[in-house]
Amino acid sequence: MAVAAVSSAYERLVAEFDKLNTNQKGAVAVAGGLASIYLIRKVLAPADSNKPTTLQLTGGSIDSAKVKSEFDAYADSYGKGAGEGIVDRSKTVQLVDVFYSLVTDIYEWGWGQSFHFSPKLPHKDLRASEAAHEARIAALLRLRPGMKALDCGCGVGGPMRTVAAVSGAHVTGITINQYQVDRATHHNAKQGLAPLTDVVRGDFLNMPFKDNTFDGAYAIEATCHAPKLELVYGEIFRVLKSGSYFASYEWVSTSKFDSSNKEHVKIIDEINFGNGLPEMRTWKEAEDAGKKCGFELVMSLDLATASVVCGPWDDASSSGAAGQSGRPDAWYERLRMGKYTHAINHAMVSTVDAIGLAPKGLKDVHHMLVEVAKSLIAGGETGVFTPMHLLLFRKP
Ligand SMILES: C=C(CC[C@@H](C)[C@H]1CC[C@H]2C3=CC[C@H]4[C@H](C)[C@@H](O)CC[C@]4(C)[C@H]3CC[C@]12C)C(C)C
Ligand SMILES: C[S@@+](CC[C@H](N)C(=O)[O-])C[C@H]1O[C@@H](n2cnc3c(N)ncnc32)[C@H](O)[C@@H]1O
Repeated sequence: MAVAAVSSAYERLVAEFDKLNTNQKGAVAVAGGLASIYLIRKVLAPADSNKPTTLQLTGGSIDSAKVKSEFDAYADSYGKGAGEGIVDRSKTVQLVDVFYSLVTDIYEWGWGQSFHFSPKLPHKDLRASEAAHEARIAALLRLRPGMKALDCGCGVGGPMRTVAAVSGAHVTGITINQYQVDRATHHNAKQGLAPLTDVVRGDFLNMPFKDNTFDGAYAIEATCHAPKLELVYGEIFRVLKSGSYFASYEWVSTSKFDSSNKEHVKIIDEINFGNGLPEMRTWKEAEDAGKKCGFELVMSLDLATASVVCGPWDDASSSGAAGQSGRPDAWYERLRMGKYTHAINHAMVSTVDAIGLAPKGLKDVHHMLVEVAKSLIAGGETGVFTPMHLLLFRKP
């Protein structure tokens, strides 16, 4: 039945192709060839050989037979009521560990080794803008060779490699997920940064480091996973030497967020679910949490709206083609531009899942990411959410 349907569709396609003139045939052949090269590279061997291919997508530290049931349990841990987030907050750390086993390969495959957003700098490409966003941290912390820095929630280590490389300081990364420890350690060695880096598995709410160990600490889009911000900020305060700095790019709701607006609440609920967050804090709650732990607040700035450079894309002069805010430098533009790629990716993941070449359930994980991309864009376009509220604290 299926074979008959495919062969009749194929015959119809060949008949249509025959009706084209020579130029049109040439154009179709070139487009078909390019599409095939794209698919073959993505499925079998991407240009960046450090990336997993579609056939290499795994469930991280989770046994492939358990990916579907772990994903279902993850999804069930979120309340259905507005603004509920993770119902049993005592399970947050364990759920976040599961979340990163499920998404780490897909993130590396479809995004890269830095699991964060960045404002796009004028006349710089995405990679250069991403590196600059990471290097800013090294500058804010005043890192120098011989110093020891902590990367709190280090992922697979994209930022730690930039921070170590630009500053010459030694960076220790901590992540709750063993699969990420293995990936980060592998990338560090491959990129020649093993001598300046270390990666440990641990809970940033209870870190395996002595008091007053580090000359600087940072967290890039990571402390949002803590069940309470004070718990992670308090630990960072403990392990920092006095006089040193802690910088964080925080995921928070902005002053535009209105908790009585159902659309705003829906956007934030979806962002929480698709990103393993227990709840969303306001930027003011984040500032206050740091002060409560004993930090001095040195700087508090939403980098999504505080661009230093004002280009010709100011709201007033823009056609709006680059999103509601009209700024092609907005952090969510990379997601918005990628929406067709996401659809192609979904077809590929669904195919390998269906034919048993990827863990069953990976397509559900990918579907969650396709959906959360839309919610993040909505969060950015409405301005109710930012993934880059910079908080710079100093331990007195
Ligand atoms: C800080 C966090 C993660 C931030 C981002 C790195 C990720 C947030 C959403 C992710 C993605 C969404 C869509 C995916 C797409 C459907 C898939 O085909 C390829 C990967 C995506 C682009 C993926 C990549 C990473 C994100 C942008 C959170 C967790 C606190
Ligand atoms: C979105 S990723 C960001 C990774 C990295 N900062 C980057 O920008 O590439 C969030 C990171 O926080 C880590 N994380 C979340 N909760 C944690 C916890 N309780 N203890 C340690 N790490 C945690 C995750 O394992 C993940 O590595």
